[in-house]
Amino acid sequence: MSTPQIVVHRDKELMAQAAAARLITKIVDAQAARGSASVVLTGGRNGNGLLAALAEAPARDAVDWSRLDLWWGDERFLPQDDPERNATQAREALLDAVDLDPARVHYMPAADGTHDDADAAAEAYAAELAKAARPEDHGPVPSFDVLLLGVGPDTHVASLFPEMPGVRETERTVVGVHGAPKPPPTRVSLTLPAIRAAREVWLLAAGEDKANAVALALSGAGEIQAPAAGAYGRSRTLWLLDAAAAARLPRGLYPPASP
Ligand SMILES: O=C(O)[C@H](O)[C@@H](O)[C@H](O)[C@H](O)COP(=O)(O)O
Repeated sequence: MSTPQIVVHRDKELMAQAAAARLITKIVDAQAARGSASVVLTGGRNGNGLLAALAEAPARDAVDWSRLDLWWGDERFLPQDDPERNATQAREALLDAVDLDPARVHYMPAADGTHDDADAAAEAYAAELAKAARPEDHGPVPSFDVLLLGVGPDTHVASLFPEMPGVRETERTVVGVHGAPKPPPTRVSLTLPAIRAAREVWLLAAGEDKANAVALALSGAGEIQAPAAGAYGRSRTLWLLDAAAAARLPRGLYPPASP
């Protein structure tokens, strides 16, 4: 478990641009060291904001997009190409504009009849992750280089909501989610054990409606009550915030250079 590091940016636009720059560097470094890189994407405004900023960044051409594996932390269980699917939104924000290898883009299954329900879809995704894991990895998922997570106002991450069965899962790597408080109610999500297989976990939160959630998750709350508190990477856990989301953090928790 890595101790969270906190970086606070002036506003959400700067946060997205700085996170995009950071991600470009991380991918380039991983590709230089290991030949390829793997990133887990998240849904929501902040995750998509980062992807849109990345699409605008001139340094994006430093990435070899054909040697990047993309996975998803969660998905809304809706038909293929539904505008509310996280995958559709990621494609619009960035993926359609770069030269990815389709075999390396690991979409979570859609509600298109191939899988009976979200639980079957979760099982299929768990099998795909297990197939990609290598013996040196820490369990049945690959050691993702960076796993991105948006933080909800209730401290949810991916589709793991406070007190619900998903956040209590200790064995399976992917679960079907039913009755989610954030629409749509049916989703597929990585679990905390799968999230914690990542080398680095980056949590993104912007806006005053996130201030309580950020303060709660970083002040020692348990992961069942505050799922974001249980999201950490093996070598690094990074909270990327704007000033509004950081407003209720105890001042001693982040560096003096921050606003
Ligand atoms: O499917 C989703 O909606 C998510 O993946 C979800 O976990 C999201 O990341 C948070 O709710 C934060 O969303 P915002 O960045 O829009 O606040």
